[in-house]
Amino acid sequence: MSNLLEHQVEIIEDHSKGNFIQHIYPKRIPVVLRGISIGPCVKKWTPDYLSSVPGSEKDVKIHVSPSHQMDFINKNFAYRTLPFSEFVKRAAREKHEEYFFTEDEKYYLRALGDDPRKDVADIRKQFPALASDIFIPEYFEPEKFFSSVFRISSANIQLWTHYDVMDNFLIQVTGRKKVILFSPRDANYLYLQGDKSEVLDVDNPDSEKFPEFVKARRYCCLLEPGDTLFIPAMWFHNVKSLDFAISVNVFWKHLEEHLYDSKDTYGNKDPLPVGRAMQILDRALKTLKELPEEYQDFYARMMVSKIQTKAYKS
Ligand SMILES: O=C(O)CCC(=O)C(=O)O
Ligand SMILES: [Fe+2]
Repeated sequence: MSNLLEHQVEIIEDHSKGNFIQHIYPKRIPVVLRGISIGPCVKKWTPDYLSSVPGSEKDVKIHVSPSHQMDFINKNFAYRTLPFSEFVKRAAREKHEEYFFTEDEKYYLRALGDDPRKDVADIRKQFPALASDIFIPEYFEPEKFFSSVFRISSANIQLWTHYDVMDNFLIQVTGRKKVILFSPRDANYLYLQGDKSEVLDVDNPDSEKFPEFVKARRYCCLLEPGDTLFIPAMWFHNVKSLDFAISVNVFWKHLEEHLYDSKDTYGNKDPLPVGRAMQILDRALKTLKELPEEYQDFYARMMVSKIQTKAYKS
């Protein structure tokens, strides 16, 4: 059975900065901004063009997967390195003469910083010859900018459901993507392992293994070239490219600077107070273990109820 509740993500035709800031952003719900001028990239970024621009001989680290559904639990994909130009050519084709595993393997690039442990991805730094082709909506203060990430994928590859901790514009440049989102409030139904959901097949979930999943409300949209999807921080997203697809996503900081982990280069490390709160919770749980199980159970329920009353937003 698929999810009981399904919503279409609203498509906003009045994509002006004023409307976004005043009426859309404060709601913190995903929307598709349609009709923004995102620049010449929509027409210009063909596989031939991308694989011939200066700098395209540079190596990139990519995910390679024989399956159309990447599985982080059973690791059915591998990291490999190819020159950007060769990667683009392969990702644009469905069958390959040269391949790592199978002739119809799929490719996925999530661009990284020059030194991924220290630097964030920034299309202006890693792909300077391409950066001026894309106009990033200036709907947030420039000092709040965190990263801009090139994402290039083969047709028919699906990335697992996950959340990020920054606000995000996912700009669709070429090809189409189907995006399914879930609210942070439905996190309990998503069978999380850290920032990722164990439910890989969101269209056909295994109802014996994941009985609660149907309770999560599914928000859907189909991104077309030129669309920009606003993904608020902590909203889960599952992205499937229907065609060879090029996107750029821009993360920016919604919270005050000091709340973010300064070692986070991906935009997916929980804000610093979360780490501290989790440590305290672990200590509280360990302390409860001084009691017999029956008491642990009773007092744990009291603690859950206290968390619900004091910390849940109504
Ligand atoms: O478009 C994709 O492939 C994934 C996008 C994503 O995860 C993001 O923008 O945070
Ligand atoms: Fe993401």
